[in-house]
Amino acid sequence: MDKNSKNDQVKDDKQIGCWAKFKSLFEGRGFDLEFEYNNHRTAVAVGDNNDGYKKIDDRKSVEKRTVSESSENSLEGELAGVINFYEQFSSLGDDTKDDVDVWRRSSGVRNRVSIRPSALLTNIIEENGECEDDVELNRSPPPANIPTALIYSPPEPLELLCVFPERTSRVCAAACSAVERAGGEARSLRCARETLDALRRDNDTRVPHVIVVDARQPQQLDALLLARAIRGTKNTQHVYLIAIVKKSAYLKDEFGVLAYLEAGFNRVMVETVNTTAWCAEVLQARSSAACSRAQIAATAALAAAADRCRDLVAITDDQQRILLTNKSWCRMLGWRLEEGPRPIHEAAGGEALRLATTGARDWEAPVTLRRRAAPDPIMLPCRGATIGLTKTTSHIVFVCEPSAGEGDRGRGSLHSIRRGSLDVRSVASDGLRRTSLAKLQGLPLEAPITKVISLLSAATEGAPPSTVACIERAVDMLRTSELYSPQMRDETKLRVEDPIATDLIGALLSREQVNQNLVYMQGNANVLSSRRSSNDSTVVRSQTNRTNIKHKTTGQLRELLDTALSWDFEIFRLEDLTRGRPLAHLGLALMGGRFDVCAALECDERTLLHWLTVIETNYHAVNTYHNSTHAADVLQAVAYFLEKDRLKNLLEPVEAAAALISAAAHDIDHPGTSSAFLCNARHPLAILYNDVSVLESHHAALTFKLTLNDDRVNIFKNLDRDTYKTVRHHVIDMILATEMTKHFEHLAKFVNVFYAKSSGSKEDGMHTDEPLSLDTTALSQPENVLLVKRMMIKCADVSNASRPQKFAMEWARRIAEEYFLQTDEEKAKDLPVVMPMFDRATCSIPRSQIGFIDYIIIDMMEAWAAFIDMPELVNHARSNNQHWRELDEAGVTTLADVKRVQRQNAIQAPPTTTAEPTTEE
Ligand SMILES: Nc1ncnc2c1ncn2[C@@H]1O[C@@H]2COP(=O)(O)O[C@H]2[C@H]1O
Repeated sequence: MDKNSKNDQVKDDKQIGCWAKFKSLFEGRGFDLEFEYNNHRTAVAVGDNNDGYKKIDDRKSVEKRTVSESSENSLEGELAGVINFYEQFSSLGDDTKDDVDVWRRSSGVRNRVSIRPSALLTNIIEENGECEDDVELNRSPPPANIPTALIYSPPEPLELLCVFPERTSRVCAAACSAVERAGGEARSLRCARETLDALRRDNDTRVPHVIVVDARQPQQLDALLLARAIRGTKNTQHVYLIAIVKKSAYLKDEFGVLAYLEAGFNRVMVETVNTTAWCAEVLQARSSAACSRAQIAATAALAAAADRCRDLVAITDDQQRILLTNKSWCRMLGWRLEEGPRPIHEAAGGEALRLATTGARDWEAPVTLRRRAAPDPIMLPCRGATIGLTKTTSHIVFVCEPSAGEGDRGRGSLHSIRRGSLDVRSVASDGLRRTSLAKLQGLPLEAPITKVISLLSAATEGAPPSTVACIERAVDMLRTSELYSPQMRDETKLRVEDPIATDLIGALLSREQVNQNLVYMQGNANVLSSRRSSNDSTVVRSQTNRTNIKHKTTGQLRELLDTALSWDFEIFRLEDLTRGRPLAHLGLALMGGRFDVCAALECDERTLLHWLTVIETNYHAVNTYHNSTHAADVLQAVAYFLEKDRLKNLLEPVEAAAALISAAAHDIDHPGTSSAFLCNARHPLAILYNDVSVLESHHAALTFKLTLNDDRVNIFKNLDRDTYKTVRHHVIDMILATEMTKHFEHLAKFVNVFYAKSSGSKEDGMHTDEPLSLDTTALSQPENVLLVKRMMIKCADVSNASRPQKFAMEWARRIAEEYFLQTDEEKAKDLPVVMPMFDRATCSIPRSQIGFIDYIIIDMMEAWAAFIDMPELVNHARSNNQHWRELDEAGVTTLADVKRVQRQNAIQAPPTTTAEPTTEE
């Protein structure tokens, strides 16, 4: 073959392929086509009428062109007409850049579809992989409308139903005999009622391929009404409906067919008694019916697949109105399946929508979805595609992936929302990226929360809507990563009613405090507290100042220490008697004596004494509250709790030792200001710990640093590696648990584990007037014992509010003084004020205590008191609360007021004698 003829052959092949493609675009769709080729002022429409295919064009300026003489009065003929037209038009050359406008007209609605002849060829070449550089190729071909493998229509005998009021109609007889000749079966009925009854009865078994309705005698049979009724019957979408009209009526009105088409007929046919014509007609009709039946069945299969997948699926039309949503979508967003078309913007937003509406073919980007039952939208990863038979979009598909844990596939948190959009095709070309994503998905990672969410989601299947709504709310809550972060109840109410309580609770619980404050802070570096220094130099100080105490007690001190395990232990008397060294004395009495920590740690008493001394020395005596008396108080509370049966039987000696060590050291080197203050002041500790758990991290780290630094104080030196690791783990965990920003996290975990089965609890599981029913079976699991230990040190840390009144009052005075000093310092150094209400001139101490007890103490003490059987914890808290209320009403406000009340109360207090600790080297 020479070069030219080879080129011609290629061109012919391309054109044949082009026509095939063109044909396939419209094949079997059953609508009228109209073409307009603007450049050449050629306009041609193809429509079926009684005379076969012809051009319908009344525009004077347009060159007329006959489409097809050979076309038959059928869909095939229509396509033949189309192809014929295209043949003529393609002679213009396939490199023309002019678009051909194809007007798709269906049921009277005209939709414009632009086709460029060269693009048709290009598409075919693109599919064959021959052309890679064309700009057109950047837009992937639209995904196939329905995969051909799904469109399976088994050959089946033709079924015809004739509806003719006239029993002896010759037209009906001709149709029936044509069907029999074609090997099919025909039935005839006389009226609309019989027809509809038959269709309803035969619904799933014998729905005919073709129904022919006699429309010639409207007085006897209203064909239009019947067509509408048939289309309203289940499973009749694919039935090919033919209306038989009189030739005279047909020729009278060229647009008369429209009424029939709109009523649901597929075809209007002039009456004929010619059996051959009927035979051709019914065969074509059967082919069309079988084809649309297969397509509808395939669509139903795809919709069923969408309904059963866990992803949220929505399909819109080209106007972005949602046409179809699957069950997951409805369930999660609170939609009803039967809801009519709604704009997608009502439900979705974000990058995915932007891409969808700017013509992307295939994308992967986050979508925000609005839920009807919840105010906050959710953000999910979304994969989408636009579907269209040509470059024009017909549908947009959104597939949104529920967050981690929703599906069975164990996607886990790794499959989180990707920020920004991701071009799927660029990923496909990026083998590495793809592989690593696949690897991540394959990892056997599944958190318990993932399983919980899966179980809950499964429980919504078939559940009543109210239950589904509850479960979905619960799942939404579980999905948040800050599962236990504090949410202040009635916060607005509190804010309005009591700004002091709001200030205090906010400062204690909020992790945002620092960030908020940082906003206000401008260039205030080097504003460290001169009042109380706090940095690593304390290590040096502790070593140089180390003083070993010879435990020489007076009779009074000995007597006092004998009461060390009572809840009204006179801690301030101990402070006086030991001249500010209560921790070493009490520590030695409790840790060295009653709890025999030395035996548990295999160390001698001297090492323990040295350790206590070093620890105590590293508390700041200058602090009014966070000094070694507070440490001794917390140690005493922990010792008291450890004596309770529940804990005595639960903890190993080494665990009890770890608890006492944690209590003694839990606030070591506390600077007397809060972590928020340190962050705002850019303190080296805040820098070191990245503003996260600054003080608690420092307390734990310094405890080990001081302990391990010197063999003479190293109470762990004889422990084997594993025991040391265990003790270290427990001590660190307990000290970190005293961080108040995690207060509700620890409390909620404890309550959920040990009171999970209590009835009548409110939504948050804690604040309830119903008595809590304790369930301690969970204690068999070590991780739950950890919760107990955390709760123990937490309760001990703030136990001052649950002590008898005189102690509670003194502690309240001390902490208020410390808060005021912090505020003074913040103001002096132009730092953000963490608790502005804690101003010594204006703050009401009683009201701060009422807030503290109401919002921090009561819930926690109730949970803990029931657990260790110590009702006095709650009783004291309530009675202190009441006392503060009375003082508030009596006008007690400032520190001076509180001191005055204390003096009045202390008139009968017995005098104290001082202990004489001696030093030895
Ligand atoms: N009686 C009280 N009134 C107000 N705040 C308190 C009281 N007792 C303890 N706190 C606060 O609770 C916190 C518990 O952890 P800290 O010891 O670090 O610091 C403590 C104080 O900030």
